[in-house]
This record gives sequence, structure tokens and C-alpha cells, in this order.
Amino acid sequence: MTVITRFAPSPTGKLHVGNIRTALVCWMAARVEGGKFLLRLDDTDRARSTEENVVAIRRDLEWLGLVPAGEVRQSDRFALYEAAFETLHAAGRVYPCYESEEELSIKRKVALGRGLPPIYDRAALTLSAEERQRLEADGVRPHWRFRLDATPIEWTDLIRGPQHFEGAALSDPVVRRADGSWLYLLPSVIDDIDMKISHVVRGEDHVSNTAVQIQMFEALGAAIPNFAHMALLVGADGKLSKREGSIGVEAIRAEGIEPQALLGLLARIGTSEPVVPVATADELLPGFAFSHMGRAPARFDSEELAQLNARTLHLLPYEAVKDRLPANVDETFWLAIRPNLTTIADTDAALAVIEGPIAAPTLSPEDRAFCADAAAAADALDWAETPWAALTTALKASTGRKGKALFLPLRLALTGQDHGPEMAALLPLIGRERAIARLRLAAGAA
Ligand SMILES: Nc1ncnc2c1ncn2[C@@H]1O[C@H](COP(=O)(O)OP(=O)(O)OP(=O)(O)O)[C@@H](O)[C@H]1O
Repeated sequence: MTVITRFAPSPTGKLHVGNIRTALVCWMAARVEGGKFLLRLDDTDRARSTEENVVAIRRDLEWLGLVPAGEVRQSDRFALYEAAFETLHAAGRVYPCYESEEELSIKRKVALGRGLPPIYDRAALTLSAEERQRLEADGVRPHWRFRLDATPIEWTDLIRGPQHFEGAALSDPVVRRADGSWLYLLPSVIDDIDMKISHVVRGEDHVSNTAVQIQMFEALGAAIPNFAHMALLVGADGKLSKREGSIGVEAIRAEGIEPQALLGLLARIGTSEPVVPVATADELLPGFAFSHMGRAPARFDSEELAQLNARTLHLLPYEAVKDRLPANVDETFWLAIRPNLTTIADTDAALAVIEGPIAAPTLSPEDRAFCADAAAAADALDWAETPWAALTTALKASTGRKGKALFLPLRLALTGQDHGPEMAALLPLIGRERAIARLRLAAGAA
């Protein structure tokens, strides 16, 4: 079986980290099996879907490298929905209902008052043809419900394990509004059949939808796909929502987070696998399995993401970042500075340390004298090999200094800072002339 998954956002807002986690799991589930990951834009809600959001969704997925093998838009597929709807109508699986919102609300209250579950009483099924005609003649347009079979509904969820619902305990869901527009349930099933989706991977906000959708697959004569419902990701303030503009991909990108860091975190939080930095999304595949995914909500933590971003940068090769680096940063430079970066924007500060000018540090008279010795030693040095090792060895022998007393004044004089990348990597980049000038400046500074 070819594994085919789809990520199906509604373009009613920008993608948040919860959506991205679902997209990533869809992508991994397909890719690990050599299958196909598809994008379906659930844009049947014309009032709230926007083209700007569609463009943003595509751009976010592309930035993350979760590139779909194909894309469909529900708004292009109304003819397909109409045909399937006709099939269901002919089979008596959808039926017209004429109750108003107020009537339905009263019915629910009455049922609850009697201690019964507030499920639809199917009064519309008992209407005669004349009664329906009369209602329609009075201008009442019907909405449509899917008639559920009163049978048990069962599936083995790839994340949640065995699931059981009773068809008799569920309300026949409304699938189409009186104005002819579609609700989520039926078009999603029609698309999953048409797109040959083998694994429906989505958030657990859809579990009860799955129960009724399984009967829709059956009613349309289709095979039931596999289902995997992921625990929802929550933010510091609880639930994430696209409409409420929760932690979005755009903001994360603007903060200088690398796509690999976001993917690395989202692939592993809430699973039995450790969070580790990766240089490419493909490195996440060996640790992926639905069985590793937990059922408790996973918590997204921006601080954890920032830390993983630093660890990710430390292993990114020059090729992966060079387009975003200042022109004068070459591979040697990148390898020297990357262990100390938290975001790639820190490169500018590292460049400033190397190219200068830097302020002369405030040193004790002893340290200034030591810097004068260091300037002379640096002048006498062969810079071709490993100048930092040569310089410190020479100074150790000539001054008897060691440890912090040896290294700290040199670092301060050479970089203006008391911390930073390895001096062994930095000194060749600072170069002979600049290094000697900086040591002399530090020796002379009061
Ligand atoms: N917090 C979350 N964690 C994981 N997956 C989520 C989360 N919220 C939504 N999803 C999943 O993202 C996919 C796209 O969903 P959808 O477009 O409905 O997003 P949404 O954030 O729920 O949007 P809205 O706020 O507009 O309802 C679905 O598979 C949904 O289950």
C-alpha cells in the first residue's frame, strides 16, 4: 500500500505551531514509507478563507521543507461533492430537515430536561411528501443530515489505540446548510476517497468526526483509511487557534529560528523520543513512529525552541546557511563562530569582533605588561600553522602564566570580550596585523 497523507488546513488564518506539528507528522508518515504528502486547502468557508492565508500556508510549508507532492482546493471541487451527495440521497443516507435553530435548541433542552442525550430526534424523517412540499412552498429551505446506522463504530487508532462509538448514541450530523454550502464532514470524506488517502493524520479535535465519517466512507462504498489522531499541542496560555493568531510560523521565522530547529522540536515533544538537533528534516525519520506519540497534550515552549535553535546552528554546514550570511563570511569563519551563535543574526556581532574596531579593555598594570609581551611574541611568531597554540606556549614559557591568568587578558585584548568562540579558531581570522595592533593597544590603554 502506498502511504498517502494530507494536511488539510482551512485558510482562515496563519498556521500556528500546532498545525505545523500535524503537517510534520503527515509529512514524516508519508516520507518514511516512500509515500506521498498532499496539501488540501479546506476553503469551503468563503467568508473567512482568504487568498493571503493560502499564500502564507504555502510559504510556511516551503520554508519548513514540507513540500507537498500535490495540492487541491475544496472550492474547486463542488461538482464532486454534488455527485457524491446525490449518491447518498438516492440511497437514503442524507435527508432534508426543516427545523430552525430555535426549534433545535428547544428540542435539545427538552431532551436534557428529561435526562436524555441531546441527540436529534429524526423528526424530519417522518415528514410526508406533502408536508415537505408545503414547507418548501412556504419558502423554508432544508438543511441536510447524514443518517447514521445504529451500529457500533470501531477503529484502531494508530496513536490512541482501539476506539469505540455507538452509532445510536450520536446525532445525525448536518452535512449541508440550507444555502447549499458544505460543512466539514462530508467533503473531507469525499476528498479522502478521491485523493486515495491511506492515513488520515490529524489533531484529536477530530476524533468524534471520525466516528461519523467512518459510516460515510462505508455509505460511499469506499475502504476505510487508517486514522491517527494526535494529542493537541498547547501553548503557554493553553489552546492554540489559527483564528486567534496563536504562535505563528511567521513570528518564529522573524525571531531567527531555523526551520530545522522548529521541526526538530515539533517532531519530538510529546513523544518517547528525545529532542535532538538535526541538520535536515530527513534525520527525523528514523525516530518517527505513531507508537512513539503520547496521548497527553504536548506543551510548546519558546525557550526550549530557542535553545534547540542554538544547538541546531552548531551543526549546520556552511552550504546550508551561506546564502544568509554576510558576503565576507567564508566557511572557515562560519565553522569558527557557529558554536557560539544563538541565531544566525549573531554572525554580525561575531564579524564585528573579528574585523573591529574593538574597544581596548580596561586591564591591570600587570596584565597590560603581559599584553606588551604578547604583542612582541605575536610579532616573532610563525603565523602559518596554529598561531594561538604557538602564542600561548611561548607566553607560558616566558611569563610563567597559565590558566585564566594566561587566557583571559589575551581574549580581552584580542576580542574586547571575556567570552566567545574558541580562540584557536578565531585568531587566524583576526590575523597577524590586527592581533598585534590590538595587543599593543591593550598594553597601552590605561
Ligand atoms: N493545537 C493543535 N495541535 C495539533 N494539531 C492541531 C492543533 N490545532 C489544529 N490542529 C490540526 O491542524 C490541522 C488544520 O486544522 P485547522 O485548519 O482546523 O486549524 P485550527 O488551528 O484548528 O483552526 P481554527 O482556529 O481556524 O479552527 C488539523 O488536522 C487539526 O487537527
